[in-house]
Amino acid sequence: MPDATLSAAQRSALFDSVAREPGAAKPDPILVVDGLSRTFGGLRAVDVAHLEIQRGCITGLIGPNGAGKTTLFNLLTGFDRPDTGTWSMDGMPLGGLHPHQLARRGIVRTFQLTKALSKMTVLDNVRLGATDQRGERMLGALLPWMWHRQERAVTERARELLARFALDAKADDLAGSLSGGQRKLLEMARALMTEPTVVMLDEPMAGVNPALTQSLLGHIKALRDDGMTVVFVEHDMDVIRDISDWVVVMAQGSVIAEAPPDQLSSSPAVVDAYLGSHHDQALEFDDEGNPVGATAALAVAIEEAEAHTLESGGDLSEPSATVLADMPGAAGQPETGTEPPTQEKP
Ligand SMILES: Nc1ncnc2c1ncn2[C@@H]1O[C@H](COP(=O)(O)OP(=O)(O)OP(=O)(O)O)[C@@H](O)[C@H]1O
Repeated sequence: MPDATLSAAQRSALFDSVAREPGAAKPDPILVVDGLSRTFGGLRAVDVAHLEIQRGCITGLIGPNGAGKTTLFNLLTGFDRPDTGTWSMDGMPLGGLHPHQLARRGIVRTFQLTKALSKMTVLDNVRLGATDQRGERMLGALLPWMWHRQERAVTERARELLARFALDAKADDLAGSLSGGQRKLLEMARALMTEPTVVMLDEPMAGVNPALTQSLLGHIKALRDDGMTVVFVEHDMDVIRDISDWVVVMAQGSVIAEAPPDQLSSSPAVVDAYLGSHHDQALEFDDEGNPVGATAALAVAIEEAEAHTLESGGDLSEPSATVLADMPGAAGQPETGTEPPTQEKP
């Protein structure tokens, strides 16, 4: 069941004494991960030595494409099996459990690509959350009066959740008729059917119309304000800054940095991770010349690094050799070059 709600001041104070480093101990961790690894062929997709998730807060999980964020989610929620490692919730080991068993213990997740069944009604999709994640109960299935009572309770809860996410007017529509953003809300409603303690959201904002973004952000904050622990994967740094209490950064399978959202820029590892992972990729811009996708994340990382340099009394006339050496498009530059590479938009 959800725990007591923390105020913004309490949440901020909680992290005051937490080290700004990978694997930092938290004052009251709900999830603890140790030695978790997953390899695909020769590729180490996840290799997390130690990670603690603070109870009752929103933890943002960021990292360049292919950093291992979704694979870590898959492992923690029982959708994939690790090669090594353990993880626990409140000291209870969770390894080897299936998704519905984990849901019964209070951990649920949503997916990057929504799993709504388009030929089913919105209401039935939400009702599925109960059977998907709670598991069928043999006794309930055998005794019709118990089954009916359970069905009524499930329908009632599904309707309450649809109202919470302003989807009640669409209860009888087919899920296929919903917009991308509404499908994200539907997924959240479905995940909440089991009254979880920990909610893991994989890119909840991806593909969402800007008009719905604020509403979705509000819903995610509301989960925390109801006492749930939220872990979410996100690429948009504005979203990360807006709603995270703490941020965990992954690159090449490992946690490489942890910090409050406003202190990410002081981590050279973060900037290097974004630059290093994109040095061989084309930069992407929209029609108006604004960076998009990974290029946008890279631009934010560079801006933050520059702001940090200025704040700490440095100047930008001699950019960091590390940054320059890894700069996208810097092919042909000397590895330790001190001349800024010329950036051309495609
Ligand atoms: N089932 C799989 N089989 C083979 N390789 C996989 C599989 N799943 C993930 N990978 C690889 O593992 C690495 C980590 O992938 P993952 O999807 O976890 O990263 P991510 O950080 O979530 O990336 P993105 O931000 O692009 O979603 C990638 O190199 C990916 O290609």
